[in-house]
Amino acid sequence: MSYTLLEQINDPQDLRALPRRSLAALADELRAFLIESVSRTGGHLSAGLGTVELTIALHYVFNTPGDRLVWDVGHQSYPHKILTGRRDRFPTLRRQGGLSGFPKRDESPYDTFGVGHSSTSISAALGMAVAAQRAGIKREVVAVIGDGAMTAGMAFEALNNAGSLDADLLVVLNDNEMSISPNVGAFSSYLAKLLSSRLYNSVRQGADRTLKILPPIHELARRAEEHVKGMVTPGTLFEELGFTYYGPIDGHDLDALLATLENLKRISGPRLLHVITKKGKGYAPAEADPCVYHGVTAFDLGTGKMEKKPGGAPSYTQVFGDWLCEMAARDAQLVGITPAMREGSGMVAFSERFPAQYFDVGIAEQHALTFAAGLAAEGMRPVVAIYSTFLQRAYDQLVHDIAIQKLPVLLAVDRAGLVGADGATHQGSFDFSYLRCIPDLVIMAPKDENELRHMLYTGYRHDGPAVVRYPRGSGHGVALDAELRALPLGRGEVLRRGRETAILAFGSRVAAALAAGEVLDATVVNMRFVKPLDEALVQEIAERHQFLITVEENAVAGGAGSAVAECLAARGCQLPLALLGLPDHFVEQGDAAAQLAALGLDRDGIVRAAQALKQTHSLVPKNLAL
Ligand SMILES: Cc1ncc(C[n+]2csc(CCOP(=O)(O)OP(=O)(O)O)c2C)c(N)n1
Ligand SMILES: CC(=O)[C@@H](O)[C@H](O)COP(=O)(O)O
Ligand SMILES: [Mg+2]
Repeated sequence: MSYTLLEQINDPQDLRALPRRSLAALADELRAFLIESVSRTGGHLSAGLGTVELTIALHYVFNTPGDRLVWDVGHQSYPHKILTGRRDRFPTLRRQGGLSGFPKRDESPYDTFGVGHSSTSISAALGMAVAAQRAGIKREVVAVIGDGAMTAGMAFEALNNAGSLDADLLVVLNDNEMSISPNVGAFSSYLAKLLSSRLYNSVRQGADRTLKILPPIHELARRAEEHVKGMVTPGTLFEELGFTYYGPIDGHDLDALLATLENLKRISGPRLLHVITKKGKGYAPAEADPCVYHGVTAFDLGTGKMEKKPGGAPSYTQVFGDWLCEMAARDAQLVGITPAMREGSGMVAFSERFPAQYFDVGIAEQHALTFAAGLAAEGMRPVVAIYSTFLQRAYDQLVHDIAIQKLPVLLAVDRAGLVGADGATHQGSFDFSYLRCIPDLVIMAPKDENELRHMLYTGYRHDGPAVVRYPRGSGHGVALDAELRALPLGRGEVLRRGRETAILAFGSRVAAALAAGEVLDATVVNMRFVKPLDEALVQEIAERHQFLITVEENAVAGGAGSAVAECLAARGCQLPLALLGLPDHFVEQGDAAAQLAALGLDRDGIVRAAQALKQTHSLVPKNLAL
């Protein structure tokens, strides 16, 4: 396909110079470019296909970047990136040093707010609107939020605040009835009711008439009158929150979008425009299965077939999903909870086989944990599957609702460590650090997928809160024991006895440590538990070796190695110590294996660190050694 129009757009100014009649053709080109480009690089596809017309209309009507456009999550922002001067960089999408998969403030002035996690857009946009008001600047601030992202408490907190502040804020609710999988919950049903209402039908049938002939002020007056008369219009929920509600309108109808946005631009105060879009729009395989095409690897344009991931070993995620089914079959008290990540967390089979024990609570990590706490308080055995990065959202719920009450909730923390293409917003870099300070929490990290099963079982049987954290991607292809067994709490295992140097390894770094141990003839320990830490083993190892190294796929700051250092200090053990882990800066997107190597966390990096430690301390007089 040729991109005659698209190639003229290097900035939204160029877009705004186009005649309206060209915009539909531009939308076709933009969509085709998006599909072609993502078919080569992989990335988030179906959400962006649904926002093509909306993106064009927003940049056409609003004077971006002076007017602020704030995307929620940001996985739907590829059309926005293409139209804002980054088309040529699409071959680098989500690669090391390339274009980010999410809006990023340092990438473009059009990316007004950095995202990756959901449901932040209304809060951020409200902040911007209030700041503009205070500074006496007249600007439009527009938040674009999906129906999935709207299920989060944070979105409602922002609506609640915005409605009372009377700020000039436009919220565009992009409703495609999908989160990653079909959207869930009562709010989603409410939106579906709006969609099937007479209002939508009449607006659809007479979009031009309604929106072009009626000046906005009349439309507003009509709504105010309805409101006063108590006529229950479906927009009332938003109106009760202080927003003027418009819609629903067809988010692929450029004429309707442009006319409506122009009208809304002339009105002040909090406004909400409800647009209906189709996730995957314009690419048949993605329309047929928007969930599969939510995030894709490279694929064949003609067939839609995705490239197979290399390696035959099952992923940790799959092993977790299978374990969950196995336990649920044994124990009717088990409930599995996901905050809107059924596919990513390996819970599809569980949801189908055990629907009565399965809960998708929406994008609501905080609620997921407190909901689990309530279930546990009544004797159920909840398992919450959650990504490390999204657990950050629910910290107080973990401390206040689960840990203090010692409730038996098992957290299966996936995507712990580096995740690759999603970059800094999604790295699971911090969970050891933020978890290990919580009293009584049991924290485990498996060396392989077989140990994952035993750890999950151990955590499930433990009469208190427990966490098992494991990485994104494939396991090692080891055989899985048929029998599940509970591991002794707080006990590590010595995998290899060597001389001089000992490596205490945690979770995903055990294999690299073992390989380094072979090169160095070092002792290697699979520590298994970050909490309770095997302090006796740490002391014994410290006493028998001259050099100690810890290695983990977590920030060094406050991580598992820090726990070892604290233990050594408390027990009066002094020996040269190197803590290997993630650095004190945000790790951007890239190939996770390459990044681990670059950060010195693969075999060679550990060998180098051991040699450097020895070198440094052989140069220091013994009484000054650390
Ligand atoms: C806090 C948080 N939890 C989970 C996710 C994972 N996630 C990314 S997109 C998405 C679905 C978003 O649905 P919606 O807002 O409706 O956008 P759509 O993809 O339908 O356009 C989810 C659950 C996330 N990014 N942030
Ligand atoms: C945008 C978002 O948050 C998710 O789509 C995320 O990218 C999924 O990551 P995984 O591919 O690791 O499941
Ligand atoms: Mg959606």
